[in-house]
Amino acid sequence: MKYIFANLKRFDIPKEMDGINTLAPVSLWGSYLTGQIRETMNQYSAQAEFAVFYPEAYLLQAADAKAAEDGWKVGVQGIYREDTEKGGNFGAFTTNRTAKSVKSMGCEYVLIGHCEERMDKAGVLAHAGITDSEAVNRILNEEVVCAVKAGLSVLYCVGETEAEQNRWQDVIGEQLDVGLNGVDLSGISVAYEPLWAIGPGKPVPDSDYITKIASFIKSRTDGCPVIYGGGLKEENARMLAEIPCVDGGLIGLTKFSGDIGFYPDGFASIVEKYLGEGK
Ligand SMILES: O=C(CO)COP(=O)(O)O
Repeated sequence: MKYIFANLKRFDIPKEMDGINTLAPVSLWGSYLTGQIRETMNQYSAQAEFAVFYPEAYLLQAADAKAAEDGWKVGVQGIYREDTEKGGNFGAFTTNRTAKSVKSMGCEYVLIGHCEERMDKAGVLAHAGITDSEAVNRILNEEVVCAVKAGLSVLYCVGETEAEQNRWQDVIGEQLDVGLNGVDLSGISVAYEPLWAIGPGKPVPDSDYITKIASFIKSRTDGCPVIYGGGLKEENARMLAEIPCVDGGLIGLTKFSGDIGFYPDGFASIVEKYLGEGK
């Protein structure tokens, strides 16, 4: 069984607001996109587990557009490190979304520790003149604990920057050891996303490089599924799918040049190639 994930980032922001959304008005974007990709996910549901990570504003639309018989899962892009508790906090979480809040909206998966989330947390610390990757990983660990407690499956992201390539074991080792400390790993998958491979115009690591890191991740996590993300596209989907210790792919953009974006037909082509139907 493979895993295919899509991270829709903030691909909803309209072009006139400097984003890349040309697909649908914001008020309909979540329903429209879901309607356009659910066929593909249902078609391949015997070969792969699918989840789509939406911005919070679209979770209800996505859950609504998902039919009862659909096997794919609605995911959210991140959660807060605390939650409501009986006799404790009843929901005083202004600005933050908790694991239980998204679970109650029909969400089943959460992406934790995406490099864009890591950069945000590191940026807050930097305001205080602090560089502390371990603190970032400790906060992410609190989020993972909340997710597991609320019954969400977790896709936990790790990866090194270009500058960290020569000490990738330390960087990814800390991300795994601290971020997943004390967590029951049965509901956890790990996404390996080298930061230098994400987005348009970036090189994608070859199969040996990914094998080296994916094997390290598996050995450090008792064999959690490892998902590759960063520049996954139609042209390299077969190569990436054939790496034995990689269990799936995480898709961001589907078109990396010209009118870049996430397009339903591009998603279908990547899935088809990845799962071996369109060799
Ligand atoms: O960050 C990613 C998915 O979370 C990868 O993005 P791209 O596929 O656009 O490189």
